[in-house]
Amino acid sequence: MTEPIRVAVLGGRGRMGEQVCGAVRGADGLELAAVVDAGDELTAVIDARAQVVVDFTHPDAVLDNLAFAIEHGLHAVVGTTGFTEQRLNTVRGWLAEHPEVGVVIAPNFGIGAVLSMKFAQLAAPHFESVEIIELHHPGKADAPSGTATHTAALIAEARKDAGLGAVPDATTSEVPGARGANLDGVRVHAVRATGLVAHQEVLFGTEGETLTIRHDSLNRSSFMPGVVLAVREVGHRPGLTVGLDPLLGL
Ligand SMILES: NC(=O)C1=CN([C@@H]2O[C@H](COP(=O)(O)OP(=O)(O)OC[C@H]3O[C@@H](n4cnc5c(N)ncnc54)[C@H](OP(=O)(O)O)[C@@H]3O)[C@@H](O)[C@H]2O)C=CC1
Ligand SMILES: O=C(O)C1=N[C@H](C(=O)O)C[C@H](O)C1
Repeated sequence: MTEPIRVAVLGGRGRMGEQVCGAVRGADGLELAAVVDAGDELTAVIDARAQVVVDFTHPDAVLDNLAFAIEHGLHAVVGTTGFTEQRLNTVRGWLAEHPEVGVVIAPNFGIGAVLSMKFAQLAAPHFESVEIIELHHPGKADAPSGTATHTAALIAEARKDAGLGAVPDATTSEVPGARGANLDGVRVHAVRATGLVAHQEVLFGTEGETLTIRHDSLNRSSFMPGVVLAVREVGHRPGLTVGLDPLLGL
C-alpha cells in the first residue's frame, strides 16, 4: 500500500483554509499533517513531516511561506492571490536552486472558473469591446481579484495576437474610478457585497451583439476538487505550474 501524502495547510483557520482541511481529511491518499495560521511557527510543517504545503493566507505572507517551503524541499499548492509576473519570476529563481520541488500557483481552483477563463480567451479575438466585472464577499482583502487580473492578461494577449487595437472608449470626463481599473488595456470593475462568494462576468461586445461569460462560485466547496487534484499532482510536476489548466489537460 502506498503511503498517504502528508499535507500542511497554511492559513488553515481562514475561510478557505478550513474548507481545505476538511477536503484533505476526506480525500483518499491524503493526510492532514499540520494546520498553521497567523502567529503559529512555520517550523510546525517540518516537525509534522509534511510533504506538500497548501497556502491560502494573504498576499503579504505568501512569498515568505513559499520561500520556506521551497528551501525545505516541500512541494506547494498556492491559492493566495497577488502573483504578479515579477513575483512569479522570484519563485522561478528559488525553484532553480531546488529543481526537484513542484509549485502549483492557481488564481482560481474552481473548474468552472478555469473553463470560463479559457472561454474568454477564445472569445477575445472576435469582439472589439470587453470589460470584466468581478463580484466577491466583502471580507476579501484584494481588488481586483486574482482571477480577474489573470483573465485580463489572457484577453490582452489574445487581442494582441489577433492584431486588435485599444478597446473603443470616448470617455473624456470621468469621476475617478467610474471606469474601473485598467489592467493590460482591459477595464475591470470590482463589486463587494454581503451574500456573495466569488463571481465573475466577462462582457464582450461587437457590432450588433454581446456575449457574457459568467461564472459563480456559490460555495467554497467549489474550489476543493481543484485543490485536491493539485495536491495529488504537484509532486509529479517539478518547477512552477501557473494555473490549473495543464492539470486538467486544457
Ligand atoms: N485560488 C483560489 O481558488 C482561491 C483563492 N483565494 C485566495 O486565498 C487567500 C485567502 O482567502 P480567504 O481564505 O478568504 O482569507 P481569510 O482571511 O479567511 O484566511 C486567511 C488566513 O490566513 C491567515 N494568515 C495570515 N498570514 C498568515 C501566515 N503568515 N501564515 C499562516 N496563516 C496566515 C489569516 O490569519 P489572520 O486572519 O489572523 O490574519 C487567516 O486565518 C486570498 O488571497 C484569496 O484571494 C480564495 C478563494 C479561492
Ligand atoms: O478571495 C476570494 O474569495 C477569492 N479569491 C480568488 C481571486 O482573487 O480570484 C479566487 C476566487 O475569486 C475567490
